[in-house]
Amino acid sequence: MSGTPELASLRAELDDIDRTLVELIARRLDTVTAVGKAKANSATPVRDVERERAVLEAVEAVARRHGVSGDLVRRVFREIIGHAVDRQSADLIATSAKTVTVGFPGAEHSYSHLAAAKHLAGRGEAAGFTGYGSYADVLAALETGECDLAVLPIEDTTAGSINQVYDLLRLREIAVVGEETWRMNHCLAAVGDVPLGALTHVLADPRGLEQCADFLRSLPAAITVHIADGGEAMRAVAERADASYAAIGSPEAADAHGLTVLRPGIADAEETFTRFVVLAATPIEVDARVPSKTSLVLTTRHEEGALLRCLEILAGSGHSLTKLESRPRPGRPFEYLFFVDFEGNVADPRTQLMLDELRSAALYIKVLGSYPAKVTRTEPQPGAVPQASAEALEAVVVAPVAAVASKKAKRLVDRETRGEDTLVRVGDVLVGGDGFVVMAGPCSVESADQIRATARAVKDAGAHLLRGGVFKPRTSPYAFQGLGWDGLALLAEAGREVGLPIVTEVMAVEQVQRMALSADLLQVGARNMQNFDLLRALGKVDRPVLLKRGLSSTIDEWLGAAEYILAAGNQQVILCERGIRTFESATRNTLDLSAVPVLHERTHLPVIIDPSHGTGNRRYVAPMSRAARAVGSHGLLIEVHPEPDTALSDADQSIDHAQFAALMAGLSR
Ligand SMILES: O=C(O)C(=O)C[C@]1(C(=O)O)C=C[C@@H](O)C=C1
Repeated sequence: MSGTPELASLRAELDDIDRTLVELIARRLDTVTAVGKAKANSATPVRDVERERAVLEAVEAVARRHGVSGDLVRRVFREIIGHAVDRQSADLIATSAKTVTVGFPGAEHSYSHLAAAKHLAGRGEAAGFTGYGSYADVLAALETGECDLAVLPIEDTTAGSINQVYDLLRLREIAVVGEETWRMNHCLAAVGDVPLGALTHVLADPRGLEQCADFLRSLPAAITVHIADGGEAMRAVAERADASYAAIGSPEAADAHGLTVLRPGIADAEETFTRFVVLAATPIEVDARVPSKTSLVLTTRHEEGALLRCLEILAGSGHSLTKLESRPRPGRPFEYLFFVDFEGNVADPRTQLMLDELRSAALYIKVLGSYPAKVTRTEPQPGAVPQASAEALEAVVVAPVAAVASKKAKRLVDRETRGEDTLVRVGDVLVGGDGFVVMAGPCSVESADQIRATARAVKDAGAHLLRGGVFKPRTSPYAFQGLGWDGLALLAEAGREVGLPIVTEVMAVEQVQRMALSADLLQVGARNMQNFDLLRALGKVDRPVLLKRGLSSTIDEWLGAAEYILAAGNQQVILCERGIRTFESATRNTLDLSAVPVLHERTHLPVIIDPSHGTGNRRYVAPMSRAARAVGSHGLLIEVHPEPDTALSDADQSIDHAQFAALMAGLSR
C-alpha cells in the first residue's frame, strides 16, 4: 500500500467503519427477515409504503443533523429497503434448494448479467449465469431447459422500449416471473490512464452510444464501434491492449477486465434505469401478500373506444396500470396489439374476475404472468388502489382460487356475460351482427390450377372468404390426406390473387403457430371439436377460429369447446353447424338449423351453417343455404369444385362454379 503512515492509519479506520456498516446492514436484514415472518403469520402485506416513507424521512433528518447529504442517504436507504422487500417476498415464494441456472444476453459483466445477479441475490438463491449471443438464443436455452430463468432488458428510461423483446414475449410460450431494475452508470474505460484526446476508437453497444451521445460529441476524433454489449466492449478493449481504444460499459465490467476508468457517469441523463424481465418456462404463483404485477398481451375488438373500455375495466376494478405499450399486430398493417402491466396478481380472485371481464371485452388476451413488483409507484397517487382491509386480505389468502373459479356460473361464451354480439374480423370481413358472410371453395386443395379457378369463380359470384382443406381428417387412412403445407401455400396464393381471406382446417397443436402465419381463419373440424389441447393452443394465438360442431355433440358441449378457446385468451370464435348424426339416413347428416336461434339466445358468438356437410348431397345445398339465411345464421360454408365429380374428397356434396353462382343469386332474392 502506498502513502504516508497517516494515510495508512486513516484507511484502516475507514476499513473498520465499512466493516461496521456492512455488519449493520446484515443485522438490519436479519430483523427484516423476522419482520417478514411476523407479517406472514398475520396476513399482513409485505410492502408498507407509509412505513417506508417514515423510515426515509427519519434517516434523512439524521443525515441532515450530521451534515450529510439527505439525498445520498435517501438513495442508499431506498436500495436497502428495496432489498428488504425482495427478501420478504422471496421468503413467501417457494424456491428450490438447487443452484438456479440463469441465462442472459451478452458477455459477462454486461448490464443484463449484473441485473440477473442482483435479482438472484434478492431471491437469496444460489445461481450460475450463462451469457448467450442473442435474445432469441437466451429464450431457446430456457425452452430446452438449459436454463431455469432468463433475464432480458425490456425498456430503459431514456431510449424507451426494446421492441424485439416485446415481440419474443408475444410469440414464445414463456412466462414472466419477475422484474429487475438496474441503474446504468456508464463509464469510459481504457487500458491505461490515457488523455481523452488520444482516443481513436470507442467501443459500445448501440443503446450505450445513444445514452452517452452528448459525451461522445466531446470526443470528435474518436470513431464509435458497435459491439453487442458493454461487457463485451470492455473485454475487447482489454484484449486489444491498445491505449487509443476505450469502451463504454459498467464500472463492474471495467474492473473485471482490469481497465482504468477514464470518466465515470458519462450517460447524458442524470439517472437512466433499465428494466429487465425475468422469464421462466412456466408461470409462478405469487403469495397474495407480495406486492405484485401482472403482464398481458391484448388485442382490442374492432369497435370504437375498445381500448378505452379495456382500460376502464382495469381501473374500475382497482388495478393500476403501470405500463401500456403498443406493437404492430402481425399481418394487419396499422393495427396494434397492446402489452399491459398492472398492479395485481392472478392468484387474487378480484384480479381473476377483472380478467374474465377483460377477456370478454377484448378480442384476444394472453396473460404472461404475475410476479413480485420492483417498479411500483413510491408515492400514493390520487385515485390509487385503496388499501384492502385485513379481512379482505385474509379472504384472499384463505380462499383457494379453484374454489372461487368453480363457483362461477357464467361462462365467457354465455350471452349473460356479453350482451352485444361478438363481431369477428377475418381479413377485412366482419362475421356476426347483421352481416351475412359466404365462405366457399373446394373441400381439398388439389392443384394450383384447381384452387385458382375456384377462387376466381367464387369471388366473381360474391363470396367473402376462400375455403380449402390442406390437412384432411379422412375416415379412411387410404383416402387422399391433403397437400399439407404446399397446399396451404397454393391456397394463400390463390386467396391473395383474388383478394379473399382464406380459411383452412388445423388438425394438430404443432400446426397452430405456423398455420396462423398464413391462414386468416383457422378451422377446427367436427372430429376435433373436443381435442382440448388443440382448443387451448388456438386460444393462445391472435387468429380467429371457426369451430365446427362435433358429429354427436350437444349444443352445450359445443359451447363448452368454444369456452376452452375463449378461456385461453382468444375471443375470436365463429361457430359452424355442419349436421349431426341421427337415425335419418336420407341425408349424410341431419342439419340442425334449430341450433341457430338456440345459439342466438345462449351465446354472443356468430354462427354459420355448412349445408354441404350438413346434407352430403349437392341437390340440397342451395335450399338449405336459403333456409340458413332465413333462420338468422351469420353465413355459410360451402364446398365448390370446378368439376365436382372428379373431386378427391366429398365429391357428392360439392357444387360447381355455375351452381354456386346460382346459389348466390338465390340468396339475394
Ligand atoms: O417495517 C416493515 O414492515 C418492514 O418490513 C421493513 C421495511 C424496511 O426495510 O424498513 C421493509 C418493507 C416495508 O415496505 C417497510 C419497511
